[in-house]
Amino acid sequence: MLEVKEVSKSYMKKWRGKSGKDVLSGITFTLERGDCVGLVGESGSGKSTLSRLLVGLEKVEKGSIQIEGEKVANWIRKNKGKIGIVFQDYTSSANPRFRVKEIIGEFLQAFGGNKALDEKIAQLLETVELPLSVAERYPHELSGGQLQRVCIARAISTKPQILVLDEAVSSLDVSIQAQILELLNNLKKTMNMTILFISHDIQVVTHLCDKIMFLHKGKIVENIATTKLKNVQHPYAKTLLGTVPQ
Ligand SMILES: Nc1ncnc2c1ncn2[C@@H]1O[C@H](COP(=O)(O)OP(=O)(O)OP(=O)(O)O)[C@@H](O)[C@H]1O
Repeated sequence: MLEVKEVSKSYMKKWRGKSGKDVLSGITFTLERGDCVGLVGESGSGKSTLSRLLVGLEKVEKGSIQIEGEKVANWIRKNKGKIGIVFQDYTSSANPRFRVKEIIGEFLQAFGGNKALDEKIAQLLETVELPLSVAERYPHELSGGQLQRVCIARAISTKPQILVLDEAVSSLDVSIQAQILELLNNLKKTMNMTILFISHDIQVVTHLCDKIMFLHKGKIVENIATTKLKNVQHPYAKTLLGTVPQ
């Protein structure tokens, strides 16, 4: 469904005859419908850059990204709301002047009109296991975990075929992380979305994903089923796995 071929990215322009180092280099992988794949890598390895390229927030300059055989930018134009993203920073992802019902309704209104809006919002709140009463609240009246649930509700409101979660649980404390992972696990089973779950935390990734890609210095150095993790070959992947308790 999603095919990434030889994608490289550099932010630096040529300076004094030398071009900048690539942040991403020769990234190649495919995601099939219903796949839940983790992308794990240390800070600065290029994870967010890749997520921005995938959802069309940055232009692909080298290599190609195609969804269902079409260039990603064209596919997104034709399939509005069918690719979603949840960021780590839920506070800046939600407009502080909007009530929860307006935050969740934002994409629904933009891509699907006003029909039965309140009903749909109520359903989404139920899906992300929040009480109806939060609909009238503002972001500052919610806990971090509750606000991230609201951001997830907004991201799934248009029933995306592809959902990118970029460090979506990283700012939450461990018990709330576990609750959100459980929620994502349920959504994965019920919504048949293709999920790319990006994190620096290998333990969190193994909990949710069926396959894991290891990103190291802008390159994918391993792409392996979660059940076969003990067969990883690359030293970076081995080191990372060594940090996980048995
Ligand atoms: N808009 C930009 N302009 C210039 N350099 C950038 C830009 N965005 C990212 N970079 C650089 O690209 C590299 C990769 O950044 P990126 O945010 O993709 O990494 P990451 O793996 O998501 O890191 P983290 O886990 O810390 O968020 C970093 O060296 C960063 O400084």
